[in-house]
Amino acid sequence: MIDFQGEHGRWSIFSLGKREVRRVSSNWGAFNPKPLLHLDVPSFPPYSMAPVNVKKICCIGAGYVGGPTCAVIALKCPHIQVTIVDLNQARIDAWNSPDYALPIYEPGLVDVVRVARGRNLFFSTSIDVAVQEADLIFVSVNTPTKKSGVGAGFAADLNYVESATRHIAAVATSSKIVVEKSTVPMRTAESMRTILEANSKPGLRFDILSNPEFLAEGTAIDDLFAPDRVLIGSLQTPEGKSACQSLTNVYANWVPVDRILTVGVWSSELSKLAANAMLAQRISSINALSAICEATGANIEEVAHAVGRDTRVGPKFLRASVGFGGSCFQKDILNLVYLSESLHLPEVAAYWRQVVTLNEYQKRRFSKRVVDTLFNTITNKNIAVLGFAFKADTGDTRESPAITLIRDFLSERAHVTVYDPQVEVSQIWFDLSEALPDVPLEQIKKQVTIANTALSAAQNSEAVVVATEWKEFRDIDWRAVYDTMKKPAFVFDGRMILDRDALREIGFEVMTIGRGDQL
Ligand SMILES: NC(=O)c1ccc[n+]([C@@H]2O[C@H](COP(=O)([O-])OP(=O)(O)OC[C@H]3O[C@@H](n4cnc5c(N)ncnc54)[C@H](O)[C@@H]3O)[C@@H](O)[C@H]2O)c1
Ligand SMILES: O=c1ccn([C@@H]2O[C@H](COP(=O)(O)OP(=O)(O)O[C@H]3O[C@H](CO)[C@@H](O)[C@H](O)[C@H]3O)[C@@H](O)[C@H]2O)c(=O)[nH]1
Repeated sequence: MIDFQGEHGRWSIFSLGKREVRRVSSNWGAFNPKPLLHLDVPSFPPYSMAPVNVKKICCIGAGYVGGPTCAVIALKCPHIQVTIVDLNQARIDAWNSPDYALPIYEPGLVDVVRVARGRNLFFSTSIDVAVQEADLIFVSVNTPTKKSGVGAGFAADLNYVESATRHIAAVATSSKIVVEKSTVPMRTAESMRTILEANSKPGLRFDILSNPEFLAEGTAIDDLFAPDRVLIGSLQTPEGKSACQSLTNVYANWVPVDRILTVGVWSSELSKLAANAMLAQRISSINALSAICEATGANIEEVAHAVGRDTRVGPKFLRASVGFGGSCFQKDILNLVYLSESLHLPEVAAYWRQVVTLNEYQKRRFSKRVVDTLFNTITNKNIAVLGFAFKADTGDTRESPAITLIRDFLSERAHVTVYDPQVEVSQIWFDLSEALPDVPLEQIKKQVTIANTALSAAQNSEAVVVATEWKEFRDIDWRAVYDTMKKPAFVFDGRMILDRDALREIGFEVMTIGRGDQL
């Protein structure tokens, strides 16, 4: 072992089969000791530097990412056998259903599965076999925010990643490239490698790559067909670079090589958190401005358009809304906050935390506007909520702003009728029970009705609230809606999708996010 004092602390070089540099004490405090870089020395067991010609892929996790991502790999790479495995039998059964009643709704996904399933795409709960046969394994399991213990409310729960990694170690009979597809905290690749090396059969080697996924739900298939970029992070060793080349070769079947970015593994892990944090930050920025617009008479759409025309800013992701939802933004920002705090960077942590705080404020501000407008009380009033998914073109409800709004309306003792074209009824009851843990489901069911159409949801209501930007809400027969409602009939457009002037002509009182009431 060699010791030396560097700019950020004392460093030691160990020999651990591979040569690694570890910081054993540092000016950064808690974030040690972790291997920081690997030096170019031969490792055990001996390894061919030629990239592996990937013939069989296993994907652990058949969810919103594993399913579409690996289905598209199978479609685009007919010479590769792809098996997507999951512990959840019902989910796998749905992927295999003869009538293609897939477990997730995603435009274009059925067409991909129709072509590839049974050809070179398989869904299975036989995890051991799929792992054993694969040259390359994607770990695409969930990484939710921890609910209890150290870091509760901020840190990612790595239990599922660790279980999947231990499973690979326990059953693998040949060397593997293991790819972190899940969004994970920095340095998870190192933990995975340690677990794999400590628990696998002798003589096997595991190269860990980071390959975060950037697809957005609702446009997943388009995003996968033509990604802005594919990011692959690897150790900068010959073995790491060779593994990186193997995965690059898979994507190169349909992604132009100049869109495949290869970087260090830690940069890759951080880039995923950074991308989501910066996207969410834009939404919180525009939502903060929407509050100013509502108070002053400026129009947030005009402001966003004017600002977005500056090519340095760009027009995308500047749509004011009732708040962002989805399983990723909040979780990944909180993860970044936790990382910053662990690194003793409180100002950095506070900066990113504010993006989430503003989002909470935006949802609260919207439900308060509903109550204030309906003459300061909604007790016993009927509110129709159109949309329950966190965005259009998905049935996913994770962190959906609609849940927060409905919870607020119920706490004001309103009656709520919900309609969403894709979300399962059972999911709505599940989410509301979770949002109101102290209220028995029977009680919730007395206050909430689930409707089959937007028109029937609106019937006899005082107000219609648009919570999700489903296109069909634009095309409703709003005159028919008006006729069924109590008067004055209010519409609260939380997604800026409705034609205010046309609705006002019908007789509605219309409130739009980012617009003053009278303007
Ligand atoms: N949803 C998105 O749009 C999106 C986009 C990019 C990245 N991500 C990231 O991808 C990861 C997966 O997200 P998701 O939305 O697909 O989650 P998901 O909950 O839809 O799917 C995860 C699946 O993994 C399975 N699983 C968990 N542990 C397992 C194990 N040990 N063995 C086999 N199966 C196991 C679960 O049963 C579940 O079906 C997360 O880290 C997420 O942050 C998600
Ligand atoms: O201008 C905008 C854009 C989006 N949203 C809302 O933001 C949330 C997230 O939308 P979006 O990013 O389109 O969907 P996700 O599926 O959550 O995708 C994000 O999270 C994924 C998971 O990490 C990443 O892979 C994607 O790149 C990233 O866009 C939704 O509630 C949207 O309604 C707005 O309010 N205004």
